[in-house]
Amino acid sequence: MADIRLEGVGHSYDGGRTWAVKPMTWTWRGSRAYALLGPSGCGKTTLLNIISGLIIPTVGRVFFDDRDVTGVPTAGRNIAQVFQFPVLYEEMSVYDNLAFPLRNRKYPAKEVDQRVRQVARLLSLEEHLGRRSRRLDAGRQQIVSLGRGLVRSQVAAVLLDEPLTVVDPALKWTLRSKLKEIHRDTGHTLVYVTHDQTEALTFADEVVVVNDGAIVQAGEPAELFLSPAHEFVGHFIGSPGMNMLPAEIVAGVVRIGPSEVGLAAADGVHAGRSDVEAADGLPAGPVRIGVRPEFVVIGGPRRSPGVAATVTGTDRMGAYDLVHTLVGEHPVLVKTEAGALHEPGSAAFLHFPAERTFLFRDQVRCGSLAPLDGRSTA
Ligand SMILES: Nc1ncnc2c1ncn2[C@@H]1O[C@H](COP(=O)(O)OP(=O)(O)OP(=O)(O)O)[C@@H](O)[C@H]1O
Repeated sequence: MADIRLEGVGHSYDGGRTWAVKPMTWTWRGSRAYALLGPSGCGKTTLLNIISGLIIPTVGRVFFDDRDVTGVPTAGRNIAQVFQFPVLYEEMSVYDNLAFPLRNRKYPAKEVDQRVRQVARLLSLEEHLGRRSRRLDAGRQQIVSLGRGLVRSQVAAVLLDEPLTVVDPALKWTLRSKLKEIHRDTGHTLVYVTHDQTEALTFADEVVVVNDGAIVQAGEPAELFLSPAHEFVGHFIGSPGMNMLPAEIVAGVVRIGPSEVGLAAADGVHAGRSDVEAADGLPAGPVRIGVRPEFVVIGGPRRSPGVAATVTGTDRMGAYDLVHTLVGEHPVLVKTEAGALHEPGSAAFLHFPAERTFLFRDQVRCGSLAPLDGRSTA
């Protein structure tokens, strides 16, 4: 299982006018399961094809461990790939389809049989092993394709491009956990492309978020949710995404209009430092506050610090309520327990907990909120 290193790798389909993948340096570490997550058109497939060798990048070098594979075609990279739609020999049995990648690489017959049966068991394909592939429905064919991608134990990496698109939603959950199980068993380096955050967050050790041809943040699912480094991650991860509000830093204090909501702490400044130190390093001026609906505290009576808001409505979601409010003209969503009473038109007061509220400039996180002079913001 190789470390896959991209050094200054970028790709343009139009001779350098625009970049589908902006030049980047990045390492996929051996034996980890990565999800490559981002909206349609952000460059995920291009990045995957650069790793597999289907695309030679316009700039930069690709290394598998210390081997420079930039000019090496896919066949020479020892990669397994699974695409969005089934790629199978339709006239072959499921067994032979699964065995094909192993026989092709001259695995001993005993190992072929052992691996095929192991993968078939994990993917619940045992009863279909003798059937011709074309007799299976599209979802089941895709599971066989998945099996073909996972059957070899010795591969540099397994690359999966939206592999569960054609699979029945109810089966997706099962397959994701199977995939995790197979990954634990084989220790493959997995890169799994998806635009579905649930898929990414439930499957991967590490989620790599891509927007507009660039990696904006990578981390464990909880880290992306709790500590977004970029506004895009705030929006894209979470349901609904992070609230963003324009604010101003004045003499180290974060204000929304006339309301003081906390001190501005530069990133990397943590509890334990004095407020004066915390306020250092973030210049005065406009800033955007980011806070997830899960962490906004909504209360009736005014408490300080915080900001006044007007309730505009409530969505009853069953397990929880989503309260819609306006701070001035800016919408702020608050996730509350089910059944809370917030009448449309009523005045509310919003509190932003210091440790869960972040500050952004030019979309990139520059700091977070710190408590105001010992007064709690939660
Ligand atoms: N063969 C190509 N020729 C020209 N432009 C391309 C080609 N393939 C992709 N692009 C463009 O490059 C950008 C990145 O596309 P890419 O397919 O890598 O994104 P993606 O994140 O995988 O999207 P999707 O989820 O829709 O597949 C897009 O703007 C796309 O239109």
